[in-house]
Amino acid sequence: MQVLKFGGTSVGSVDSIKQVIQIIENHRQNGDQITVVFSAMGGITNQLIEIGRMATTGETDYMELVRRIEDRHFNVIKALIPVKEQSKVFAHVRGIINELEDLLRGVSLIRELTLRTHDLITSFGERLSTTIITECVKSRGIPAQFCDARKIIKTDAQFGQAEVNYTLTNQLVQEHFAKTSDLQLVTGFIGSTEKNETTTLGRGGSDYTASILGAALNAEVIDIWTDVDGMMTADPRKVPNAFNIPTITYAEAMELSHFGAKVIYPPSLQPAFARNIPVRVLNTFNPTHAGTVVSRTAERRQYTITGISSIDDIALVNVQGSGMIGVAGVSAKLFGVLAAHKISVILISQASSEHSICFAIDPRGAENVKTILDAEFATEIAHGHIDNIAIERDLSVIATVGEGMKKSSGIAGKLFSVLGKNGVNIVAVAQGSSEINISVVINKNNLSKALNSLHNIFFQSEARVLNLYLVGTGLIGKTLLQQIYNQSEYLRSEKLLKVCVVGMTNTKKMVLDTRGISLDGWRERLLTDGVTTSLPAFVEKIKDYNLPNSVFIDCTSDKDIVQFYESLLDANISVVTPNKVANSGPYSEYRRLQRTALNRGVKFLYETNVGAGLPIINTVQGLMTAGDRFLKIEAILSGTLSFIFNTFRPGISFADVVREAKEKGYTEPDPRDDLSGLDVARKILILAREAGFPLEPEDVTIDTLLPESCLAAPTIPAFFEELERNNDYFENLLAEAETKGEKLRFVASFENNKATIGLRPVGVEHPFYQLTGADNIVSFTTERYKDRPLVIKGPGAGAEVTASGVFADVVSIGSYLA
Ligand SMILES: NC(=O)c1ccc[n+]([C@@H]2O[C@H](COP(=O)([O-])OP(=O)(O)OC[C@H]3O[C@@H](n4cnc5c(N)ncnc54)[C@H](O)[C@@H]3O)[C@@H](O)[C@H]2O)c1
Ligand SMILES: N[C@@H](CCO)C(=O)O
Ligand code: NA
Repeated sequence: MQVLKFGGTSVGSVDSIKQVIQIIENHRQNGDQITVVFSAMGGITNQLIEIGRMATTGETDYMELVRRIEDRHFNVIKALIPVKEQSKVFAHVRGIINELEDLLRGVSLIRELTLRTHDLITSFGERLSTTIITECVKSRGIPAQFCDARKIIKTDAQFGQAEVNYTLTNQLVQEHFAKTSDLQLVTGFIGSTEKNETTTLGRGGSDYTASILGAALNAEVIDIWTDVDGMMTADPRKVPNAFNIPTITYAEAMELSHFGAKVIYPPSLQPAFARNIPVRVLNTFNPTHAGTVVSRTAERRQYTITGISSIDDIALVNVQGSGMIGVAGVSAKLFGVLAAHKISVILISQASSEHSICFAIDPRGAENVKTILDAEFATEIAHGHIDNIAIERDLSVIATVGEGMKKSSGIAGKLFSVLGKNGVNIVAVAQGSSEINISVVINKNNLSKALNSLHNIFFQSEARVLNLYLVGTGLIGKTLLQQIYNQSEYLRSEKLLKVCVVGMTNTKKMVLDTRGISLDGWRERLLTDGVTTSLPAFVEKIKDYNLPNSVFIDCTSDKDIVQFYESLLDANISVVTPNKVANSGPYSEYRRLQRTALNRGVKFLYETNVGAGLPIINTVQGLMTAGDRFLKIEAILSGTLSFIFNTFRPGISFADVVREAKEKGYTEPDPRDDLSGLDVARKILILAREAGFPLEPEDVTIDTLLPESCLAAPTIPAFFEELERNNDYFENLLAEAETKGEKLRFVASFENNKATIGLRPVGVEHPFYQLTGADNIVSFTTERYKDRPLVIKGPGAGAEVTASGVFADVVSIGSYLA
């Protein structure tokens, strides 16, 4: 025997009932012996409750609602039963509705609705749906019988939530099924007392009916047909990456549904669990999907965690005081009081200091709980044994559930670490000693971020999502987007990293989309969907979204943007940038950003501040971490100036060479920054700071290579004109060096707390002499690299190498967060 149960959505419309009948027919074709339980058509039970309420208050238009209920059922008859058989069925259903109307008339006369009458009113939903479906099935030539569960399920007289008398029920069920071989179509949710008064079985009522029948008939399986593909690893409305759980244990299903996974209500499946009957959760609208099998043991799984669920809104009650330490009975009294007032406790946590106990409850009852406890513990509070009873609101609880967590270490570590890295503060924690559930209480505004980052980390075969916000779609920004686009498949398959650009802005337009902006059409997207850029609004949105694993990328040379870095880091958003402004201002600001990132456990990365993609900053940081000490730094740090002095020859215009450098993407957005030495000054300053020296910008001495008139040029075109005008000056510099067999190099050095930069002629024996193209070179002399310095050399400017350095920083954050 197999017991099938169809819920409210499965029998909610003509089309879905067709599906249901198809499923029943398939079973019959397979020769399966089945029994089918039905819920009321979706929404009907709530309407019946409303009708009952209206009748008691004397509102007469409840009849209007009754008509609507009748219409809905009549429409099914019209659509699914052959015309010549319809009148008989209409009459039958009309009879049931008449009975309901009589009952409501009585209620409206005496203006009183007892729980008993309430149960009787709500029983009509299942009675109507099952009656009609039985007729539909019969009209297809299947020998079937309507079975009113009130004849076989016997309960006590606790109306609204009746207790089943199993001995009597099992006997009646078995007798009933022994008498007939017709297919039985059974009303869910309802039963009756020994005096034949109608009762209902409470929450999950129809599942309960199926489970009672399954247990009594020793069914091989119970199928709960609903409108989703079984249970999922998380609520898909909150976690888009959630996926189906093929098998789950009773205990896991119980824990998950306690914390809000509402697909099934496991307590109602208890009779099936007790007899070890597997329960399948299947989708009426996708019947070939295997759904979820709930049973005593689940198959071995790939993941240690089975699912994550949450209760979105809870309040935490904290009872605290020195008088609680070592005093037996405080918690007994506390929970005794709560039980006496029927207050359901969602979670309890007590630290072993015994100084405080906290527990989570439904926030709607929080004030009431405080009043009750203040009264009950008035003496303890008056004597100072208990300080106070405090309520904390706007909290959520997340439960991470899985049998695989038992005796397996590292799960809690992973859980806390991922929440920590995403800046999710944990207010309270509870783990049952069954070890299949770790629950954490967090602030409600972090719920989505916490759920998604936990899901991401525990369901490992799925790629970790990195959410990027890009400011600046100029040369470096656009090259970066192209590189991300080209590399995304590799990152996903080889690094389990899904890089998702969720926001971008240039000076004119900005776009934000938490689902991600497609990178093969980002320009069009900015044009069509973009709104006028406002950096403060962009940053606010980023904080608002509060997405896990967020990275802000500044690909501008803007001075104003850096003011946002600190608040972003503070909001647990990592920052990556090739922009040197933040790190080359006052030392105190540089330090503050470093500290904020450190305190928040997020990253502030800027490898491309010096030498573009060359691993210079990382090398300095590595040496510092390992305890080396810097004695001297000598370097060529400008790709632009390298290129210029490697290209400039007598006979060609100096200004043209600068233009070429700009076209090749080596220069700063404003090339005056390169030629004035500002760019190099910033770089040596940053290097010295990284090497542990608290230098200020004014500590860098710049011997400028430009004549005064060039330096004073008010605009970029004017600057180029001045360069043209001063061509002789540059030719002379070159000629002077060449007569001595030297080359011109713009060198930065740092030694004895002093940084200087300037144009230096270097001879053939000097290591910088051989430099070509736009190469950079840095030479570090340290305690450990004293006899021969550590040297890094290579292209130090250009779009591809710079974007690639930014990209590497971004990806390293992905690995860190994973
Ligand atoms: N070119 C290189 O080789 C190289 C190497 C290392 C570092 N960098 C650094 O990379 C950064 C970007 O350089 P680039 O060559 O791409 O410059 P770019 O001028 O081509 O691009 C910068 C873009 O940022 C935009 N922008 C400026 N302020 C903005 C704001 N407030 N909001 C939104 N958008 C804004 C500009 O409109 C421009 O499109 C600079 O800080 C530069 O110093 C460049
Ligand atoms: N304009 C810079 C780019 C690298 O920071 C240079 O020429 O070196
Ligand atoms: Na670098």
